Amino acid sequence: MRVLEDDLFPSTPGKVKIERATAMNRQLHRCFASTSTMFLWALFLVAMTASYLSFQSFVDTSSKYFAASWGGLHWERQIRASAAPRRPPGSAAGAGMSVLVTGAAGFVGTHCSLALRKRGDGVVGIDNFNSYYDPSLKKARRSLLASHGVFVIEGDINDGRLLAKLFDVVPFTHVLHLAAQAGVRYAMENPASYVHSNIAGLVTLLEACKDADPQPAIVWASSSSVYGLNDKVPFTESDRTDQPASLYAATKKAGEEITHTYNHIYGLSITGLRFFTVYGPWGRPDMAYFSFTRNILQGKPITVYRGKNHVDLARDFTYIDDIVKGCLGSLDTAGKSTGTGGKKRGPAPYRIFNLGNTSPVTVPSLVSILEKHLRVKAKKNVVEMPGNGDVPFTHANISLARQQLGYKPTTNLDVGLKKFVKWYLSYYGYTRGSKNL
Ligand SMILES: O=C(O)[C@H]1O[C@H](OP(=O)(O)OP(=O)(O)OC[C@H]2O[C@@H](n3ccc(=O)[nH]c3=O)[C@H](O)[C@@H]2O)[C@H](O)[C@@H](O)[C@H]1O
Repeated sequence: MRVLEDDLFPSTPGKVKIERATAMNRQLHRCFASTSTMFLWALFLVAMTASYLSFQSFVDTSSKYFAASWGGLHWERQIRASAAPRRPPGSAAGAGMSVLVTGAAGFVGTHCSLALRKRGDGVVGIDNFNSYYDPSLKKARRSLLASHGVFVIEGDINDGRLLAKLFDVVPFTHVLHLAAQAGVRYAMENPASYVHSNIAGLVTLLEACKDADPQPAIVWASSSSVYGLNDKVPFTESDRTDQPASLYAATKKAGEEITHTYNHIYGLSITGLRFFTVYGPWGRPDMAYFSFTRNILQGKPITVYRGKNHVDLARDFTYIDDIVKGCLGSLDTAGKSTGTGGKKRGPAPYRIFNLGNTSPVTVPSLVSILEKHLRVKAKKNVVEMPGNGDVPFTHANISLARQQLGYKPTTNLDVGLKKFVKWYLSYYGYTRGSKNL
């Protein structure tokens, strides 16, 4: 109480010196006492923080170490076994290739890896299992691949150390580069993911390929979207591709330019494939045919975009098995890369092909075919196409691929969707009337 009074009511003159001195002593004492307490507390907090941080960094390092899905002797053995070609000696098709497939747990990656493995080529997959769409589907694809002896590493193509290690362990003859951020309209929501995978990831991969000895030949997925606002039909490889309508298209177009520089400077053999709206079993849930199927079965409405003046949108939908043939044909005909030690030793092939079906179908027709195979009527909301990067139609001229790769699509949309629906129903275990998809 006294202390409080002292503080609140200053001393009268005459008392001031003694009382001030006493008060000062008290204050100094209090101050010293609280400073030393604070000092001790501060010391304690610093010690706690330091030990927390070092513990945290230990946890981080060790969890990285333990969570790392690559490295070690066992891992290397798995890689070598998966990469080893298994064609019978003296086989007419030659000794077999060792192919690194990026995006191996993706839709096209899984189908191509299986096809390569089935004909006796060695395949190692890499995939980052990101959550752009349900990762459990990607994991199921990985299990399918594992059951056929294809090992898929969980890793990112932006990880240069991992790629260098892979080329250290296996002298891959080919890289089938399918890892990418896909989807035309999602580019407005998450532009950075397109730069990360389709630009930065591509460059990291090309760096690893140009440093590898021997250098592999590279076949990679470009896209029909590079034709952008081109309205000359059908789309031919030599048509202009400098008017992309979406960031996705722009990153794929950039990929074509970037791969060209690596071909020019380092002698990497490059084949870019412009895929046209690929569909089929084990497909991508973000694509229209897949999400329409899910919604139709769940009794939910679907949104059907329509172009200007009520013109229907159309796509040159291409069935996965045809695309696989185009990819394998490209790998088989890819000439060798010519560089060693990161230096070009001569000109190497640089090719671009359309892989389409060359018979566009409108989106309402796609819906009708699905209704027929699902035996359920769709609830359609027809709306004008928003300005989100979509193009009104695509139509591939495939003469070049036919001539140079022997590419010849054989599956029309009706047959292809029938196969897709069969897979969908078996995979998701749909029984009519169930809403549990
Ligand atoms: O060829 C490609 O290079 C690209 O093909 C694919 O893109 P797209 O051709 O746009 O396929 P997709 O989304 O199935 O839409 C199909 C149609 O349905 C319309 N569409 C779509 C969604 C919807 O809700 N409603 C609708 O009408 C839509 O307007 C369109 O007309 C790949 O996703 C892409 O990654 C890339 O590989």
